[in-house]
Amino acid sequence: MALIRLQTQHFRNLAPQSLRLSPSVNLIYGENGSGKSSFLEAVGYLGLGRSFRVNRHDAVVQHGEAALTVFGEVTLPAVDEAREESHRIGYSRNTTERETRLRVDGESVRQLSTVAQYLPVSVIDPGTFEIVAGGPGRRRQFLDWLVFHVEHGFASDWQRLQRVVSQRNKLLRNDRMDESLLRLWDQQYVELAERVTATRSRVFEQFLPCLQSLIGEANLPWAESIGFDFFRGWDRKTDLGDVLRNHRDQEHRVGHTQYGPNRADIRLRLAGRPVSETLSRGQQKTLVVLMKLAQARLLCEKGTQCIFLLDDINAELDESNRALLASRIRDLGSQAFITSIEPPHPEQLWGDARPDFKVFHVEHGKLTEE
Ligand SMILES: Nc1ncnc2c1ncn2[C@@H]1O[C@H](COP(=O)(O)OP(=O)(O)OP(=O)(O)O)[C@@H](O)[C@H]1O
Repeated sequence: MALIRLQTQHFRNLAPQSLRLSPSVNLIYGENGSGKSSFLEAVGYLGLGRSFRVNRHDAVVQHGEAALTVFGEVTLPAVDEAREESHRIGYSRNTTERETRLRVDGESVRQLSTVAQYLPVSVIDPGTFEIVAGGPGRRRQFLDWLVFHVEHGFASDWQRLQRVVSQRNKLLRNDRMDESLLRLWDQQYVELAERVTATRSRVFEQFLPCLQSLIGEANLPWAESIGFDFFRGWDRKTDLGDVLRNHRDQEHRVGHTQYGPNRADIRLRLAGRPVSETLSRGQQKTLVVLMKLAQARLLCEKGTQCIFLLDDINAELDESNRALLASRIRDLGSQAFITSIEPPHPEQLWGDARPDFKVFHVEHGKLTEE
């Protein structure tokens, strides 16, 4: 999978332009504030339907405008006798009317997941390192991104689960809680929670060998002792229905659902402690790089190529981590967008075994191919 053309309108400081991109590596350089991260963010919008930098669309729409548009052309590799497929995907967001429009091949589509499936973008930027250093939410997001791209029914189960949680929470917040109604919602909640959990757990079991083989190949003895466990969000030995019944008063007091898939985590431990307390900052970053690569490897095994967005990795990663990332991305044959302030030196990343690449210089939001 590769994004071969990108067009944006009213996106941050980016000039309206249509760019032909390399299906392999795209190196984007420019001064601070020129628009490098904005360009990656625009690519990310097509794959995530949101910014990977901020929570609100308002910050991303060009100052003084009401709506942003991102349009891309994606190619999917030929399978067996079939010819290479290509799709046109579009995303626009009007922040005044709070309206999102999605298009695939000229047709309107309703679900973001329909668009997102064409572009599995994997971001590595300063915020990514929170996967190890931060709370469970970041690791859930990390796992769910993978589950979404591996198991196509997951998105609808997950959305239904969120709707049921929100109904449950409304009941739990009510002073005069309707116990019989809550029991009905609990039935649906437990059923969906088990389905979502089984899917997550299945994908996690496939992800783990990919991660372990990457750790072995990188020859990192400290990483070999890390324990990786999927925590489903409630006690391992107890049925979720029983947990909910046993904690009815507690959930009513706090006014929201406290047990289930929205509490799931990937627990990373070394010597009995969370790795965020035991590994050095540099080791934590290496671990995140390996986890990101393991996602890509699993997707690759499933016939899907992930697209890497690497924002200013020179500032975040040392030379050995950069080389690890670059060589594995090349071996996977993944498309990558890599930003830097200085003009890029591909030979420093890949030596003589360089993949095909294009270089773009960014000035005042305008990208020029060199
Ligand atoms: N909504 C917006 N409308 C117009 N311009 C914006 C908007 N949001 C941010 N900008 C401006 O866009 C410019 C590009 O920001 P961006 O973060 O993409 O730069 P960058 O090249 O990645 O810089 P750095 O190397 O410092 O990370 C900045 O000057 C910023 O002030």
